[in-house]
Amino acid sequence: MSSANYSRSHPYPPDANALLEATRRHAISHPVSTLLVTLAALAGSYLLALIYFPKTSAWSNLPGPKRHSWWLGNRNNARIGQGKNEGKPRPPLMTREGDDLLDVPDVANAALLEDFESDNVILPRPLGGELLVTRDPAVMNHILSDSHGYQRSAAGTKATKIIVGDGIVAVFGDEHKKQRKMVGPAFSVDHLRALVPTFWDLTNAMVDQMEKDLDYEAKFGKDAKDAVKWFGRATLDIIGKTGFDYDFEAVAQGPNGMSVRSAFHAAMTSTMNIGAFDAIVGGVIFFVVPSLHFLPVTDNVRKMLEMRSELIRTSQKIVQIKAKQIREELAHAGDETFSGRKDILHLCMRANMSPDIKEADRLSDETLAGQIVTFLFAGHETTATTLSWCLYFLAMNAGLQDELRQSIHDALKQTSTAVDDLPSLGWNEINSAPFKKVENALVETLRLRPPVSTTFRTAFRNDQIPTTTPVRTRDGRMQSTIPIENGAEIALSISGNCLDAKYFGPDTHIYDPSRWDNLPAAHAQARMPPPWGFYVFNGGPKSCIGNRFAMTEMKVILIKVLLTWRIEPVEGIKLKSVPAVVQRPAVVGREKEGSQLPLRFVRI
Ligand code: HEM
Repeated sequence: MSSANYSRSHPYPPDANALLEATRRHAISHPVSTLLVTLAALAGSYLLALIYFPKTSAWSNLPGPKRHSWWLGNRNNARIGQGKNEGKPRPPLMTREGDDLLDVPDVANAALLEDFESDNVILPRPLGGELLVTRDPAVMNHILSDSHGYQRSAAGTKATKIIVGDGIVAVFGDEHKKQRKMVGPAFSVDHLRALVPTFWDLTNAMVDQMEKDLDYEAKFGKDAKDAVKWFGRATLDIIGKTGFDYDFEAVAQGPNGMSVRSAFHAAMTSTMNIGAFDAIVGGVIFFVVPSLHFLPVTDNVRKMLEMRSELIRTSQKIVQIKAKQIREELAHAGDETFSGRKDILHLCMRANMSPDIKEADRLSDETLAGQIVTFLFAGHETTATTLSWCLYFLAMNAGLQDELRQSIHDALKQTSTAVDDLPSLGWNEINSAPFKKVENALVETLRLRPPVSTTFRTAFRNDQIPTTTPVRTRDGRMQSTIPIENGAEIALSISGNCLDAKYFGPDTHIYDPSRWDNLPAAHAQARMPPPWGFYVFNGGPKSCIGNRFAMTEMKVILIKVLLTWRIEPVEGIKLKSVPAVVQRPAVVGREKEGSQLPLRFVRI
């Protein structure tokens, strides 16, 4: 076609009416492609508007790093300074044990807060989002005390249900209040007191079995044992027995316990080694189209699915056994339906069946079964990893270990207890002043290795949150509240708070249990969650219901272990802390083997 012909049939500038007419004809003859093109054009325009004309944020004047891109936000890297240290490599934050604390999960946030010399910082997030990162006790208390106004995001709730079950930990607001009312009485001191003999029995069983375990010696030399493996087995047996009157027999390597432990171990190893492709496949299977379970999945995602099925299978088995027990007791025991059983599930069921409970407040069988998965997860992995880290710190600090062991001998004298009669130590003695050093060793471990190092919340209302001290804005003014818009995302940095020298004294990166006897005055003034005064168990109505259970159980195990063995490090290996639901120890270079913490247990 000649250029003259072309310009006759396609006049320039184009005739607007002719163009409209041509578009209309095309739309009628190709409705689907027209619809798709229109939607793409609208989405593109919306995206461009978001990128080039962003909504002014209520947080724009608060301190925080620059946005590098609308797509990616800011890469918060603990090793590169921001704020006052912008662009400079941060020097390693070496602990006395020779680890760089900057490798520990959530310490990037602690470093960010330090760099901006502020307890509240706004972090640009991908796709134009923003995150308030806080370690400020006033802000954290405000958020944690309001379980209606601040909840987990929809995606966070889904992830929680998948991993730790559809129990109390997954719900907020009125539903949470209802469930906490049922579960709460089982965690009263009176009931917990009755569980201590079981803690001792199962700890003694663990020590007997551990003594015979020589598996690790080939790999790590004489007396080497894996703390994670043995504490994981013992705490699973303890939560099984005290939680549901169920014998996992994980310490004795019975089939029930071993299948749960190996499902946990495989799934957590996968979580520790998760790659981008696993994340996409897992995201689709778990969050987008769960019914696609039959499709081929990656190895890591398959192990997560297997763990979930194993936990559901186990909780259903436990509920069936419990329901049978209760039916038999009702048939044979008249009014006394519980035959003196004191496990947590029994007490929840009893509270649930009480005539004082309104029908609308009663929990369904499904909700009760959901609590089992929650207790299995929350109640054993947290304590097992804390005990493992605690022994690691004590192995690396032989002087502190000797002092602690001596303090236990002194406490036994003060409570008139013989070394070979430890089980006579009950709740009152274990939680009394003579054993304060044991408690200090554990809370100091939790401060440096909190199993949950960040808690995320989303605002479900507009708010103004008062800060502990005024925040210096970008334009140099002082502001004493933080504005919150409905939908705002907030990260409560537990590690950031635990590493704050204002509240925990100097050298917060150093393991020093004695700091707990000598905290700065600001610690008490900040009113952090009682009784220990840190956020490791969170705070407010959704704080960890098992905190006193956990501390007493861990004290029992630590006392017994320290009186049985001297703990020494395995030379030539390096440990790191990896996030996989909770912070887990792993051996550098052996991450594919999963969480483990080899130590030498030398018989005293
Ligand atoms: C070192 C030990 C432990 C630590 C550090 C710990 C920490 C926590 C944290 C941070 C939460 C709040 C989670 C959130 O809302 O995002 C929580 C909740 C919870 N924990 Fe623990 N936990 C420990 C041991 C235990 C034990 C031994 C049990 C049970 C026997 C337990 C049962 C629970 C339950 C049921 C909740 C949900 C409470 C609610 O939502 O009302 N935890 N825990």
